[in-house]
Amino acid sequence: MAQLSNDCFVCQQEVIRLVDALGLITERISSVTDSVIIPIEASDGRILAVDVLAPVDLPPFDNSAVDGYAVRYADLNASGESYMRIAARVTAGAQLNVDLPPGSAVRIFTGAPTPAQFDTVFMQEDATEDGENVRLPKGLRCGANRRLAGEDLKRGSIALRAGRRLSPSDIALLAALGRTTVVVRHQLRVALFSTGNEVIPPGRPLEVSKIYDANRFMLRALLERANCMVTDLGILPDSEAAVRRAIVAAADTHDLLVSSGGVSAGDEDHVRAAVASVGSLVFWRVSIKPGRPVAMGVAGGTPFIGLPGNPVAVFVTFALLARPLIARLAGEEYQPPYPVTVVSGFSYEKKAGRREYVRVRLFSRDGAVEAQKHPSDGAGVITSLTQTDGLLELPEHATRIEPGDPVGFLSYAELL
Ligand SMILES: Nc1nc2c(c(=O)[nH]1)N[C@H]1C(S)=C(S)[C@@H](COP(=O)(O)OP(=O)(O)OC[C@H]3O[C@@H](n4cnc5c(N)ncnc54)[C@H](O)[C@@H]3O)O[C@H]1N2
Ligand code: MOO
Repeated sequence: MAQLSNDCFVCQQEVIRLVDALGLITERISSVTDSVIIPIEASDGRILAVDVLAPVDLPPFDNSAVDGYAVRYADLNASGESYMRIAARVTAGAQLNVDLPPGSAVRIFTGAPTPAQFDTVFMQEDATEDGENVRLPKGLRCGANRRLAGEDLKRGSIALRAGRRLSPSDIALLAALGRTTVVVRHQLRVALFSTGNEVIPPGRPLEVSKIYDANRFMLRALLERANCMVTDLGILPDSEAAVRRAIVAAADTHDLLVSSGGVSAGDEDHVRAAVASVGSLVFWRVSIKPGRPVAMGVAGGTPFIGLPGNPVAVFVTFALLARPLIARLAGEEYQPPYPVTVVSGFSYEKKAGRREYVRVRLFSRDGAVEAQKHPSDGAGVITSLTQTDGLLELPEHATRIEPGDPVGFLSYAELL
């Protein structure tokens, strides 16, 4: 389905800030609206299409949080220990339908319903059984170890809001509410291709001046983690016509087109021209490092994002721009991860005006978490990703980082 029109938006000539690129994505992209009902077992990572209301209280009834003895608090001896007759026994899943005389205790187990007015439960470790009686110490507060009906969620309240990307704990909540199915947004269909005359698929003998295609495999995995259905269009040559043909063929049947390579300013970088010839560019070049030449546009009404060729730039631009774009298209309420403050273990200089993402490993030092920069800065060095834990985000205004300075860290796990 088309999300953008091929209007006359004029792509800026200047490099734009990340925040402005994200603003353009929000402004220009709307979500695909179709939804589908699926079993909760298949819902991990899917986007909830409608609010889920709790059809029952959670927990559904007052119950004991421990194995022990339930009592009416008012029956306890306020000045010392209590000695009470064990009048009944109730296990998890059972029901007690007897009248219990004042001053009695009920042997109870975790998850079993607490009888009406039995508002307090002693843990068995604190009690001493004595034949048919139990000795209970003084000092327990009223309501101890009892879980009230609806204390987790009240019947009729919103359990999960539309737009949420479902997680394993959300699935636990759906099941706890008795749901077997859930209404989610349809998965985005994403067409993916690499570009470059030097790029060949792994599995073939490596020829002179060729490299294996790393980006398509990384992007496929990243897209699938973001719950997209990927169509792999393979590797396209450095040819505007070839890229244009692929875009035109895929635009109608996909929600998003993603490529890597061929977006910088060289004579053999044809991707932008191909997009512009069948649609329009929304932005090109963002003041980030790595990833500056990233381009976004619309072709045949379908959004397009052209990531740079260097694999580290692919990773960073996917995390910073493609991921929020996918969220927007998929109707996800997306919150970019908050950087966690750690301590720099190195000195670093950068230009003012651009936002830099530095690959680091974390170490524990003197009770603090210290970030050490990977020795390689190169945006083509794939081991600088595999040997690090995440990215330091250095803001536009920063020009110098010294050892001991507080810095914002984004873990790879959070970014994906
Ligand atoms: N004169 C300029 N040159 C470059 C600029 C610039 O602004 N002016 N920007 C540099 C930056 S920053 C980057 S990033 C790269 C990105 O350029 P492209 O998007 O045009 O990418 P390519 O030139 O096609 O490739 C760059 C690099 O990455 C390798 N590559 C490409 N595809 C793959 C793949 N699928 N798997 C693994 N590696 C891949 C390719 O062989 C190149 O080495 O441009 C700078 N130049
Ligand atoms: O994206 Mo380039 O790789 O910034 O250096």
